[in-house]
Amino acid sequence: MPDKGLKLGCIADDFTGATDLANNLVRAGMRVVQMINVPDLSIAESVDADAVVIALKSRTIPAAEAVDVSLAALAWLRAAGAEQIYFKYCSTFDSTPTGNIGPVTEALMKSLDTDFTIATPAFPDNARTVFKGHLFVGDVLLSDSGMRHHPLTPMTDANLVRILAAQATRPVGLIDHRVVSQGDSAIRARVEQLRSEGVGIAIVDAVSNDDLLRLGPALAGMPLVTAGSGVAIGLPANWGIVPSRSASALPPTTGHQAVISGSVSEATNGQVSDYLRRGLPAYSVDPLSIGSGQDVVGQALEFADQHLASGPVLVYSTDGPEGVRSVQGRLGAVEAGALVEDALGRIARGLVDRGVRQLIVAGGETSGAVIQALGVDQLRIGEQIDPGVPWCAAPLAGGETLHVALKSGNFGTPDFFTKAFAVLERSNA
Ligand SMILES: Nc1ncnc2c1ncn2[C@@H]1O[C@H](COP(=O)(O)OP(=O)(O)OP(=O)(O)O)[C@@H](O)[C@H]1O
Ligand SMILES: O=C(O)[C@@H](O)C(=O)CO
Repeated sequence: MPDKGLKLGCIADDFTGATDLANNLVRAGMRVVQMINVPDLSIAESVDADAVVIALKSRTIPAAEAVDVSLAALAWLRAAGAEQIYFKYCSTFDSTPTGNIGPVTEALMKSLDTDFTIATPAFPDNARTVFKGHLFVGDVLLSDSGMRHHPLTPMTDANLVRILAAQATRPVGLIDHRVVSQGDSAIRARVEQLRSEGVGIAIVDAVSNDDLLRLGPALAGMPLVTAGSGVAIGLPANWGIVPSRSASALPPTTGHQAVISGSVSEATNGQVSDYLRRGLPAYSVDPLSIGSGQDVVGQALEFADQHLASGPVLVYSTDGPEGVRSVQGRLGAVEAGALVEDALGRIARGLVDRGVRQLIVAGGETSGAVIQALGVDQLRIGEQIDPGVPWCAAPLAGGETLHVALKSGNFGTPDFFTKAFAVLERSNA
């Protein structure tokens, strides 16, 4: 029987990524608490969970700021007694040549006084696989995927060793599939070899969940693990924890349904199109109208007022690469992102004030903005809708519950927005 103390302390660089990681840990049987931003130190000792995931919004901020906030999260997790630290980034390794994955990893290593860690965004359940150090998204290299058009972190190279080496000061090596396929002791031996050669961070190949389950035991006792959410499936067993369905039960649902989409990813574009094809009510947020000072928030809420009583309402700024490029050319990429995030955050607040209690948010940065605008500080993880996206429960003032699903841009099937509400309804039954 595993003891009650905190085992895994996780730092996630965005909010959808945090729920993705928490989802995999819950499905592997861990009792997980997800915190939004670094909580007050005074509650660190009273936390009762196997894992805590601290959700940051540090993926695209300047590297020095990402390091500071990640170190603050680390300090909290150590005060809470975490035995192992997990730094979670995107399964598409979203970052720029100046960071933030490398600088944050090295700052955590220094603070934990460790000279070695691994790095792998592999998440086979969502078709992210790593082979010979190269990241594939579905059947294509990362650099040929929609990620090459990402508005903030365009990924134009698929060689993870090269990408990480550009961001880190320590040498970066590779634990390739031949080693991983031999299991625990071969992986440990390769770690020792790389270490003796002065390598500080090793990219790890993984093309299947079996690879990740073989990797898990080799990571027992490693002070710091850095990865997408996939590696999480192999860690709980290191503490004798086994899968259990009761870990994901949520309170019954109430209230109206809405979807807010600020994601501009390929998958989200498909999901918005699917929703529109069904003829369901949708309000399109135009970034240029926000930029010119129009009351877009008020107009979106007026539209919602007319439709909420009869079913879900979608509010979206989602657009294809050309539309996004054109907006960015007029407003600036960072400025456009900030304007849209602020508007969608205020719309979310207005929707909840109007009785929305089941809310889907699409996009990592967008989810960060919405969750912060709603003042949510903790999430409980419920049933999985699609790999990487669970329903969550957030306590609202007055004892009510908001059911919220934070969908990463590239996750989910085309019918995600309608399917998600059906999953929630089923879980009520
Ligand atoms: N029409 C638009 N034009 C320009 N920028 C937009 C538009 N719509 C949304 N944005 C901005 O683009 C960014 C999208 O990032 P977000 O992380 O929310 O989604 P994503 O990148 O598609 O998904 P993820 O990061 O989860 O993979 C946000 O800053 C958002 O405000
Ligand atoms: O790993 C992923 O792809 C997601 O959890 C994510 O981080 C999206 O922002």
